[in-house]
Parts: sequence; structure tokens; C-alpha cells
Amino acid sequence: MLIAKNLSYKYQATEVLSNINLSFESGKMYAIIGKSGSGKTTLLSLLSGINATQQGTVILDDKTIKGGQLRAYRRNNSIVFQAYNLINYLTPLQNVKLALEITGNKGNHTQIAKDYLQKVGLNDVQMKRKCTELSGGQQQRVAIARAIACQSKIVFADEPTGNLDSATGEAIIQLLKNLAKEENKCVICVTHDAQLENYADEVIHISDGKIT
Ligand SMILES: Nc1ncnc2c1ncn2[C@@H]1O[C@H](COP(=O)(O)OP(=O)(O)OP(=O)(O)O)[C@@H](O)[C@H]1O
Repeated sequence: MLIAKNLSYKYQATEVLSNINLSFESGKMYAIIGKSGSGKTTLLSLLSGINATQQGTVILDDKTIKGGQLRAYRRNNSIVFQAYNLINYLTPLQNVKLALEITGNKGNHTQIAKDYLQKVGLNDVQMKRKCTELSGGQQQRVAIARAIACQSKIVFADEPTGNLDSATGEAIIQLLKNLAKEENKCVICVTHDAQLENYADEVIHISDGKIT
């Protein structure tokens, strides 16, 4: 489904990814694991279309993603960012509804947003507070609800359990895993979390910008 072919990437003169070749399928959860600074977020940014490739290609369903198609490709993907990237002056409910509107989802957006926020463990009061009035872990769960509510074929998650205690983290991992198994999505997570490694169908190790 999704292929990274000979991907290399530099920031200024420094190469941070070197000749990466990977392939991802629907119905599976992947964990990309590596030390801080090993290139995980950079790899996710190329796979998801946030950044354009420099060398090598990203191929979706046999079609190479070219420069002009990057924006549309990016819009079709769901991404859970390490820094959440929520709209802070909106409530969780408004954040998820906005994403549903932008991605042109059908159905009752308020109900869908509520259902997904409940799934990640937010209660009715928390859903209606401003995001700035939630804890870091609650904001992370809003970011996850927003990503999975949009029904993208591929969900990318950068440290999705980074700010959660181990029980909440496990529940979120299970939710991501169900997304792969029950809804046939391709779920690609970047993580340090050994728990996530245990749940993943495939574990990919990256070190100094290379797959090891
Ligand atoms: N915009 C940038 N300009 C220059 N160098 C960058 C930039 N973004 C990242 N880097 C460098 O590229 C390398 C890989 O960074 P990246 O964020 O991909 O690593 P990571 O494995 O996701 O790290 P972490 O687990 O700490 O988030 C690091 O050495 C980082 O300092």
C-alpha cells in the first residue's frame, strides 16, 4: 500500500536519513523505534507528506507522490503530532468537529466527535473546556480522537503515548491496534514506548537515520 523507496534526507548539509526502504500494508500496526535524534519524526514527515522528499520516493497504491500532489496526499492522511497541534482556544469537541468538516466527513459531526472523544476517555465536561484547560495527557487523547475520527486510510502517530500513564497508554495502543484490525487501517507509530512495541504487528528499528 505505502512504500518508501531509497529515501534520504538532509537538513542543510547534514544527512539525517539514509537510503530508507520500507513498505506498509493495510490492517497492520507498525512501530518505528529509535533513540532521540535518530530520524523518526523526519521519516514520518516524509511518509505523511508534511515534508517533500529530497532523494527517493513515497509511493501510495503504486503511484509516486509528486510535488504538486503533496497537499492533497497530506490532507488524506491523519497525523497525531508529538506536540498535539490542537487549536487551543477551541474545545476538544470543536477541534474534532473542525477536522471532520475539513475532511468532508459525512454524518452528524457532533455525535461522531463525542463518540471518539469518549473512546479516548474524555468526559462530557472535559470535551467542552478549552484545550488549554486540559492536562497534557488529555490534550494528547484529543489529538488521537481527532486523527482517528477522520477515517483516513493511514494514521501516522508521533509518540502517541508519550504523555500518558501506562494504563491510559495501553488503552490508547489498543484503540490504535483495533483501528488496524477492525477497520483495516494502516497505523504507523513512532515511539520509545516498549508497550507499543509489544502490540505492533511489525517493529522497525532506526538508528542514525538508517533502518537496522
Ligand atoms: N528543521 C531542522 N533543521 C535542522 N536539523 C533538524 C531539523 N529537524 C530535525 N533536525 C535534526 O535531525 C535529526 C533527526 O531529528 P528527528 O526529529 O527526526 O529525530 P527523532 O528520532 O524523531 O527524535 P525524538 O525522538 O527526539 O523526537 C536530529 O539530529 C535533529 O536535531
